[in-house]
Amino acid sequence: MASSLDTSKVMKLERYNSYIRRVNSSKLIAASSKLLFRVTLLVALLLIFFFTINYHPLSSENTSHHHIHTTTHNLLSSAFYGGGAAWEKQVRHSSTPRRANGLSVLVTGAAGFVGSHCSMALKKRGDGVLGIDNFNSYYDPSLKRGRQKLLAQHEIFIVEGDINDAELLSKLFDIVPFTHVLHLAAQAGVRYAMKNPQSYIKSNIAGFVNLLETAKLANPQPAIVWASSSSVYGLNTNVPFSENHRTDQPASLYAATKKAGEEIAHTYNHIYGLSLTALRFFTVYGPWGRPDMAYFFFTKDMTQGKPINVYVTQDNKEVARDFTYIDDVVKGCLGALDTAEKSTGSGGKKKGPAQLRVYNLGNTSPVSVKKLVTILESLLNVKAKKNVIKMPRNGDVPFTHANVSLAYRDFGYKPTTDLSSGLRKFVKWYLSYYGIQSKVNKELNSPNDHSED
Ligand SMILES: O=C(O)[C@H]1O[C@H](OP(=O)(O)OP(=O)(O)OC[C@H]2O[C@@H](n3ccc(=O)[nH]c3=O)[C@H](O)[C@@H]2O)[C@H](O)[C@@H](O)[C@H]1O
Repeated sequence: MASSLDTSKVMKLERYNSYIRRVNSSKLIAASSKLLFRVTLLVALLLIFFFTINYHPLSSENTSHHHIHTTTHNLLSSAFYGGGAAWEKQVRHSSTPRRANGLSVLVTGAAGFVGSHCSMALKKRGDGVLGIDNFNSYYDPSLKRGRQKLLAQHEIFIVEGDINDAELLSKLFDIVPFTHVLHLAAQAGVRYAMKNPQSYIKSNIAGFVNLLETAKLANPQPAIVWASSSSVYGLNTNVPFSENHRTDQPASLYAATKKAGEEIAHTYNHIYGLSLTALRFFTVYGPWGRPDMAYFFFTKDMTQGKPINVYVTQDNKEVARDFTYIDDVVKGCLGALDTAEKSTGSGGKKKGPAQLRVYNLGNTSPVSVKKLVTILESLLNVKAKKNVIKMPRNGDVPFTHANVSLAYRDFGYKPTTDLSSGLRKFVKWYLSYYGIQSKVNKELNSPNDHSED
């Protein structure tokens, strides 16, 4: 009896245990399917989010959108980037020449100062122009957006992207057989190099190499004209600066990266047969200029009644620059493009020697910073609050002065704008662009001034 009672107890206990196990396992299944559902939902939402923000805008004017775009683009592979039939159509349309034997030019840094002016000039004469720009915030990106808007009115499309993005660059070369590249994208500014040295390495060295790597593989290989700088002359005291003078004493990291660019250009020319022309720009100024440059922020500070620092050398001598007006520099860039010979390589292999050139694009008549301020005082009709201080040891050189006979000989480069006339055009643009009503000198609107800027 006792044993049959035990047996029934054991059976009951087993049934109960099995019931508990069933309940537990169905609870477990329910819990895990909930978890699985939530994870799937989260992944789907993340994918939708990344896809949406990485979809290339066709005509983006929206800066905040762009900010997210560039940030996430760095995190993700370029597979998401650009693309789409409408986007490709714009790329093709913008880069197709409208005249016989017109050039098809990829302009890097097209939303920049020199880039936007050159893009317009090329387009106006019937060449195809495609821009690329990362719209970084080194200076007010809304000015870059303003230039982009102007270019869009002339049917020039700017691809938003970085020259370090190899996949994007090769995609552009797959779509368009560019005849030329005008490479102006760079980290500019002499003094900022002490604050953010890495940005110079990233843009001026890594970015340039990335562009050359793409160009060497392209078929046809384009001819490349690119922006070097007067700063490569560094501490050279031999004046005026000629292309054969020494350039091995850079005074700033900016100068060193531009000099490195010239050496890198030599290598790619030598190994791959790329046609390469470096243009050493001398303190370029004018309408739509760069707000980080002295003439620009002096104008801003003077109109706001703020003091400005005017540098002198350590031995109290005046600091001077060969200030060069933008229209003259644009003519130089177009002259260099027009006389650039074809690259000789294909598919990454050199087929013969190719052109390698370096030119100064300056104004040939240096003006002191003190004089620059006097001209601005007269144009703005205000007295500057000047702090005359010794030039900080931050990469500046005491003077620059270009000899441009080589550029004149090879493509007729002849600067025609003196600093007063050029600054008049700049100030006129500045006051109108920023909507400043001022007690400005009537002379600004002199009848001789037919500037379109
Ligand atoms: O030719 C170049 O290769 C370079 O030109 C430009 O550099 P720079 O010639 O140094 O121009 P910019 O800064 O306008 O200073 C002008 C003058 O004002 C003096 N200066 C400057 C600041 C200040 O507060 N006070 C002052 O006196 C200063 O000492 C200098 O004498 C480009 O920025 C650079 O990207 C590069 O392209």
